[in-house]
Amino acid sequence: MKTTFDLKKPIAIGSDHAGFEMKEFVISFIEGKEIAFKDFGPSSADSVDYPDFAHPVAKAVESGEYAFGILLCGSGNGVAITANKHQDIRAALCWDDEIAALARKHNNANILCIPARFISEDIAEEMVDVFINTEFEGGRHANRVDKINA
Ligand SMILES: O=C(CO)[C@H](O)[C@H](O)[C@H](O)COP(=O)(O)O
Repeated sequence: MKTTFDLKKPIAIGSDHAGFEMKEFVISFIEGKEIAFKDFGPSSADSVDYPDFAHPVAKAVESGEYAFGILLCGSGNGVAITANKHQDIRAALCWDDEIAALARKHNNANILCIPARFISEDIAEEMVDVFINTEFEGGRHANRVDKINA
């Protein structure tokens, strides 16, 4: 099992309308770090259905062509529930940097789900940074992660 993200691959990012503005903010943060990404949409804040964006991001991450994923909706739950339907996806709903770090250290999460209507841009930026830079600890946590798909 990989313990770090391969940032030679792009990040897959998507949202619904409720997450659109924060998606644009997160993209500008990622661009500033010169990390490659693909925006799976939407391209405006018009009302959409989050599964139409969460499934493509989850499939992209599952394919191995992307380093990891970031999904945003109002509460973060819609995109997390959708992404976790995919076999090799561990999508973690996070609301602060400590939860984001634990999602990596203990759960080897490969999609960060952001509740755009409930957190500030500063927290979103911090969580993305922590998610990128925190390694999976393996050990006892690897046994548990292995059992998720058993
Ligand atoms: O799926 C969600 C709730 O679990 C997301 O937060 C959506 O963004 C939210 O439901 C969208 O709500 P809206 O009233 O259609 O803007």
